[in-house]
Amino acid sequence: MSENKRVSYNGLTFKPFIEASAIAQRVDDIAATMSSDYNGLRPLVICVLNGAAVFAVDMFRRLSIDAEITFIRLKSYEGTSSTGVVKQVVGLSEDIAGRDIIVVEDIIDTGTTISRLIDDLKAMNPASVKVATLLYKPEACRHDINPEYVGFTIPNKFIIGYGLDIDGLARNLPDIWVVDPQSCPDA
Ligand SMILES: O=P(O)(O)OC[C@H]1O[C@H](OP(=O)(O)OP(=O)(O)O)[C@H](O)[C@@H]1O
Ligand code: HPA
Repeated sequence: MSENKRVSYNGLTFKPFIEASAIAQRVDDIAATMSSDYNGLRPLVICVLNGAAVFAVDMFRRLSIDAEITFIRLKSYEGTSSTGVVKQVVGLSEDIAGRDIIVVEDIIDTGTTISRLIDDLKAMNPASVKVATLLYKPEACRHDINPEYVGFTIPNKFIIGYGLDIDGLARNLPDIWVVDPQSCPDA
């Protein structure tokens, strides 16, 4: 991917950040580690829609152990910022008591979504809850969250692609792009 390439959405311009090949390598690494950690446990992977769909399914397909997957839908972002309120749009239908749970997120940013979800899941008495996130912004995170599986630790900049959106767009981009500060100094 040429460093000079740019894409634009909703008046913001984005520059290349993480190439699809580097993402694929990290997804492979995480799936291999997870397969070894959960061998024989038949974990339940919970994918947090919409953003995590691409990462969760890519990773799930690479697991070499028996595992199940299910989906819930949470929403807290509008445009490029968190509303601070996590809305549950679609809930969990499975009984997770006694199960080993792996929550899969595309990104932990302020940490509000994952921290609320972990609390809700723990109240349902699972055997264990761990978190896998493709992207983690420690500088932005306002909660005490220590994800067990992290694809990339990144600075506090708004990004899109590989499942991450700006107002519903750009999720289908194979690479990850970061907002170009020249187009939006605050993002
Ligand atoms: O750490 P936080 O600040 O809570 O941000 C992370 C959350 O934000 C995004 O979801 P969003 O609410 O944008 O919904 P989406 O997954 O449908 O894009 C992302 O998929 C995470 O769930
Ligand atoms: O940087 C981001 N990009 C897209 N969606 C997000 N949701 C939280 N942080 C982000």
